[in-house]
Amino acid sequence: MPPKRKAPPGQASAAKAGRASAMSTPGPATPRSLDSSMMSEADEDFDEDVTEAQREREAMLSKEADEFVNKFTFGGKRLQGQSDDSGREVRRYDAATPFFRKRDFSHLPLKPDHQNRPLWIDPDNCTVVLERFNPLAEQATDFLITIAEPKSRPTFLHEYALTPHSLYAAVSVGLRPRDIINTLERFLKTSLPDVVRKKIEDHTRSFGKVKLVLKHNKYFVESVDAEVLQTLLKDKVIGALRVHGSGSDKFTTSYAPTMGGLVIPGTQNAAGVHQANLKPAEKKPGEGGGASNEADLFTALNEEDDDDDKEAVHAFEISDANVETVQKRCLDIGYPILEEYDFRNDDVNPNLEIDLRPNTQIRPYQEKSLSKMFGNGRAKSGIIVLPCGAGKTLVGITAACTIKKGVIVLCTSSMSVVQWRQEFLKWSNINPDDVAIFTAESKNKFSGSTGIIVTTYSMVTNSRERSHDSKKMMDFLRGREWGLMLLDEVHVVPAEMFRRVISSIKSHSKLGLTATLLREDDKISHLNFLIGPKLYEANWMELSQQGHIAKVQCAEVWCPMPTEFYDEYLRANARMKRTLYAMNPRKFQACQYLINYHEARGDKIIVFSDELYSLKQYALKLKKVFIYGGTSQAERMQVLENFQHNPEVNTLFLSKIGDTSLDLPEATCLIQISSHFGSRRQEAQRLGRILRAKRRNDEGFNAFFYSLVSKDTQEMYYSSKRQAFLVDQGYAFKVITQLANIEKTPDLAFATPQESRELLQRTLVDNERGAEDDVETDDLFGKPGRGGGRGGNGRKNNGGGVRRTAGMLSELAGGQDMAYIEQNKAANKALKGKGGKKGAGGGGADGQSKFFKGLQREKDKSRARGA
Ligand SMILES: Nc1ncnc2c1ncn2[C@@H]1O[C@H](COP(=O)(O)OP(=O)(O)OP(=O)(O)O)[C@@H](O)[C@H]1O
Repeated sequence: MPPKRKAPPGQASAAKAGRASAMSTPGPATPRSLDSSMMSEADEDFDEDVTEAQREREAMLSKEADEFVNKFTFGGKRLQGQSDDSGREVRRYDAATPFFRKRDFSHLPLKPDHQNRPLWIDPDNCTVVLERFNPLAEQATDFLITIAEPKSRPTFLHEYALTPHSLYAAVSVGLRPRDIINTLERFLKTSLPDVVRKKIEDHTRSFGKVKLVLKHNKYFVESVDAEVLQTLLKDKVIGALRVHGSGSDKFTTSYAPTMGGLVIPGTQNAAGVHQANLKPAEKKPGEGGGASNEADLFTALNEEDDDDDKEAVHAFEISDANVETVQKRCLDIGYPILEEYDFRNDDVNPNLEIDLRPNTQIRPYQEKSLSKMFGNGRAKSGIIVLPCGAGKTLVGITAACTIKKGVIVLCTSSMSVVQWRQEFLKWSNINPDDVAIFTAESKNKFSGSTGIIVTTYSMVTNSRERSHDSKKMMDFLRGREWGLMLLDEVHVVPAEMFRRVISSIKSHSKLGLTATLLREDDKISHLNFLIGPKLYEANWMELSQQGHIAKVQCAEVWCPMPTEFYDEYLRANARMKRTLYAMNPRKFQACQYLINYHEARGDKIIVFSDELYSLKQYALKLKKVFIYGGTSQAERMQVLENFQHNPEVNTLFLSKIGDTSLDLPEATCLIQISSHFGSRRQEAQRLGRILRAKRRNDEGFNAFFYSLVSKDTQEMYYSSKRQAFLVDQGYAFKVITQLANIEKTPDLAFATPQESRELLQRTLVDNERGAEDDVETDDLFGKPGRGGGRGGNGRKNNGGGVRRTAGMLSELAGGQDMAYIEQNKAANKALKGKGGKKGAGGGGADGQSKFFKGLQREKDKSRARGA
C-alpha cells in the first residue's frame, strides 16, 4: 500500500488528486503538456504485493472504521448533529468521519472569521496545514518556513510540522516563543490549542543554553548558565562522558553574542546586503526573498540580542568519539545542543582570502537558505535541501565566502572533487593555489596558512594501508581546525562514514547539501546529530515556476501483461518476477512508442532500468546506446558526448549508475522501465536528471517523466510508494492506461502472440540460473567494474569485465536470437567509428558480463546434450 499519511481533512485527496487525474496520450501535434484522453480507471489496485502484516493491519483498521460508523451513525442511531439521550448535543459526524477516526478535530471551535485565516492545526502531532489558496498564504508560508519543517507541498494544501529542531531554528533567528505563539494565533482558524502552546514554550525555553564548541582541536560543552551545566553533569550518560584531568572543567571563556554586521556575499547587490538582520523599516520596496520577508512579519524581534556584552561561559570537555552521544542525550533531556561558530570572533584560525566574484548574484532561495545558516550572525551547522540543478554548489561556496576560514569539502566521487574545485574558481576570487585536491591521483596541500581542500568521503575514511603521501595528507587534515566542512550529497553517505569523517576531522561548522533528505532505511535522523538539523528545504514547484529548474510533466503508464507472462509471473520467485515485469512486451511497446514520439518532437531521452538484463535487451532491440556498470570509462564518455552533440543519438539507456552525478542538460524526457523497489530517493534523483534541462526557459517548455509499470504486479505498489516524495513536492502523477494508436507504431516489437511467447521463453531461459548481479556503482563517473574496482561510493563493484567476441555471438542459440543480438551490438559500437579503440570493454559487443557468460554456458550445454 502507498504510505498512508495521517492527513487532515482534504490533504489526502489533494495529494491523490494528482495521481488520479485524467490525461491523454500525446496526440500527433507537438503538445506542450500531457493532455487527457486516456483515463485512469483504478487508482489503488495494489493488492498484489500487500504483505500479510499489512493485510492484517488494514483489516483491523477497516473493522475499527466499521465499528465507528456503526456506533455513531447507523447502528448507534446517533445521526449527524443530533442530541444524545440526555439531550446533550453530540459531535457532528458525517460519512467521512470514520476515515479520520481519532484525527477528527471538528470539535475545535472555529473563529468567526476563519475563512480569512489560512492555517489549521493538529494538536496531537503539532502538524500545521496551510491553505495555499488563502490571500494570506504567502505571509503564512514565510512564517511557517521559519518555525516548522515542510512535510508536503502539493498544489492546494501544504503540511508543516513543528519539531524541536524547527522551533530551535526559529529561536536562533531571533524569534521569541511569544512571537511564534502570537503569529500562529493570528493565522489559525481555531484558537491555538493549549497543548501546542505548551510544547512551543517547553521546546523553546532551553534552546541555545547549551553549545558545542571546538577549541584548540578539542570539543567542549558550554553554557553561560552554570546550573544548566550542573544538570548535564549530573546526568548519568553525559556525566560519565566528561573528560577529566584536562583542566577543562575550570575552563571559562567569553564571547560576544552579536547579531549585527554579518554580510552574506552575493545577495541583492553584489557588495552584499545585510539581509539576515534587516529590520522591517530598512526593507526596500520590491526586495524579495531572504529573511527580509520574515522581518516583515514580526514587528518585535528580540532587540536584546544585539547586546554586545561579554558573558562568562562554563564548559567541560568531551572526547571526539562521544560528541554524537552527548548531542542525542542533550536533546532527550530537553537541552538541545547547539553547534554554532562565531567565526567573526575567531582569532585563532587564520583568515582565508575569498570573496564571491563581483558579478555573482545568488538567487533568492539560495539567499534564504543561507540566512537560515547565518541567521544570528554565527554559522549554524545543518543541512540545506535544494532540488537537483538548483545550485547547491554555489550555496556551499557562498557559505565559505561568508566564514572566510579554512574549508574542507567532501564529495562522493573524484569527478565531483574536480567539479567542486572548478566551481570555486568560477564563482569566487580564491587564489587557485589555495584550493587543493586530495584524491588517489592528487595529494596537494594549499600554499598559504589556510585554504580549501576538496576530497572524497572514501579518501578520508579509508581504513586500508595508506601510501606515505596519503598518510601525510591525513595527518595534515587531522591536525588542523577547519572553519567549515562542506558535505555534498549527504543522503547517500552511510552514517558510519560520517562518524568517521567527523571524528577524524575537526571543523567549527558543517554544512550538508542534498537534493532529497530521504533514506529508505530511516537513518536520516542520525544526520541531525552528525551534521545538524535541516536548515532549509526549497519548494520544488516554486523553483520550477520561477524558471530555476524545469517544469516536469509526470506520468505513470500502465502496461497490461499478456496472459502467458502473467501466469509465469504468478509462479516465479522474487528475482524472476522483477525480470518478468520489466520484460513485459506491452511495456516494451510502450517504451518504443514513447521513444518514437519524443524523438520526433526533438527531445533527448534517457531510459532508466535497474534491471540489467532488460536494460540490455531493450537497448539492443531498439538499437540504442546504453551505459551500465561494466561500460568502460572511455566508452561512457564517448556515449555521453554523442548523446549531447550528435543529432543521430537521441536516446540513451542507463542503469542506476546514472541516478546521480549526471549532468546532461540536453535531456528533456525520462522513461523508467525498472526501478529499485519503492525508493522515493531514487525517483527524486532520477527526476533530477531533467530538472536542469537547457530548454527549461523556452516558452511553454515541459520536460517529461514516464514510469512504465506492469499492471497488477508488485510494480504498481512500488511505483505509488516511490512517488510519495514527489507528490509531496507538488508533482501530479497522471495515469495513462492506453497509448493512442500504439498498434500503428512502425515495426512495433512483439506485436504477435508468437513473438510475445518467444520473448517469454527467451527471458525464462536466459534468467533461469539467476541473471547477472545488479551490483552497480551509484556513480556514473566512478570506475567501471573490470577487476572489481570501487565505485564512487566506495562499494565493491563487480561489473562484468569479460570481453565478448563475434565468434561467441554467432554461437548463441536460435536464428532469431542471433539476429536479435547481432543487430543489438550496433548502437554503442557504431559510435566507436573507425578510430574507436578496440576492446575498450563495457557495454557494447565488448561488454561481456556474467549474464552473457551464463548464457553461453547454457548454450554450450544444450549443444552438448544435442550432440
Ligand atoms: N545564483 C546563480 N546564478 C547563476 N547560475 C547559477 C546560480 N546558482 C546555480 N547556478 C547554475 O545552476 C546550475 C546547477 O548548479 P549546481 O550544479 O550547483 O546544482 P546542484 O544543486 O548541485 O545539482 P545536483 O544536485 O544535480 O548536483 C549550474 O550550472 C550553476 O552554475
